[in-house]
Amino acid sequence: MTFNILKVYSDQPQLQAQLIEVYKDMPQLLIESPLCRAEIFLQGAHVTSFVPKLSSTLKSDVEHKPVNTKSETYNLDNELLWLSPIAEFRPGKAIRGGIPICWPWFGKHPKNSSLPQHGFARTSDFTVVNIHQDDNLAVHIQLQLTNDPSTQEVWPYPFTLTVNIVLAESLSVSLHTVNNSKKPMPLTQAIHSYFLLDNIDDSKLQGLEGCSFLDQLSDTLDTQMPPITITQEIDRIYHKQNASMQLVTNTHPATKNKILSIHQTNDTGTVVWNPWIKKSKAMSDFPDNGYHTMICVEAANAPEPIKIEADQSYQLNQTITRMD
Ligand SMILES: O=P(O)(O)OC[C@H]1O[C@@H](O)[C@H](O)[C@@H](O)[C@@H]1O
Repeated sequence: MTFNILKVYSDQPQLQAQLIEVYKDMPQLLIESPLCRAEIFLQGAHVTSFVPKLSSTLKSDVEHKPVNTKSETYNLDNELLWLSPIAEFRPGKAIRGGIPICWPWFGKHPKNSSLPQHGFARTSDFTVVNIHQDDNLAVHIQLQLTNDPSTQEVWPYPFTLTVNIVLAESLSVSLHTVNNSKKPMPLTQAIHSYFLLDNIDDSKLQGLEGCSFLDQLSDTLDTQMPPITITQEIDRIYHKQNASMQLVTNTHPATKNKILSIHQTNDTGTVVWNPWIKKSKAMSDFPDNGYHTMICVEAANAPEPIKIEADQSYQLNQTITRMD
């Protein structure tokens, strides 16, 4: 095993079923607290399920079920994240759905296209350095990745990447990077969240109106006028800092809206991605009709790199909250 738990929570009885399970050879943290239930793979510090305990009794007819569905005490219809029903859980393969982490580069490597898309963090094993519950019952999890000879070959910087995950009524994911080298470190990165929708035709993303964006499909710049609705493939990077958005699904007047607030800090861009029909079919771990119930809204520092000076750090955050 490539992970250790340095501090566990056995003295915290409010946490009901926290342990490390191994799912298809991949260590996974299952956390159940009075506020929520979550599943996190140590590979990639990858959250694959987040179910807040809501007072709302709203039902949806989504198909997605978390990987580990032992819990009877949570309404799994309240899942916030999309996970591909045909995702592959194989060491070294990025899991399709949930919240992959793109680090230390977003998209293609700037100089060497043979290196893995979206960097190596999402397929690397993280170490659990701390799990604790605070007085408000939020569970704080710190997972860490540091440089080793294999990272040094493709990324010539000593670093400490800590993924801070806070599980409460909201889900918060932060990427905290320390540049332990003696030279400035350029970095592009993203918290690549896949959100579960009832129906893409009935959904909109608000909060990026008036922003310019890079259309990655045509490599052109444009400006967003109305809220974003999706009727075809979309792959854009919106230029906005500290974006605050609302993802509204079930917009039909006869139904009750489901509203997610997405709040980001230290982002310089927000990526919005939906592969639509042709690209869904081309991906082996993505169902043909998967595009219909998902959208990625990603807190990013991309396409322009940020620069972290020697011995300095940087933290990118995305927090998601069900509002209705
Ligand atoms: O298939 P991957 O490597 O997980 O990437 C999925 C998508 O991730 C998005 O962030 C990119 O903007 C898209 O261009 C890309 O297709």
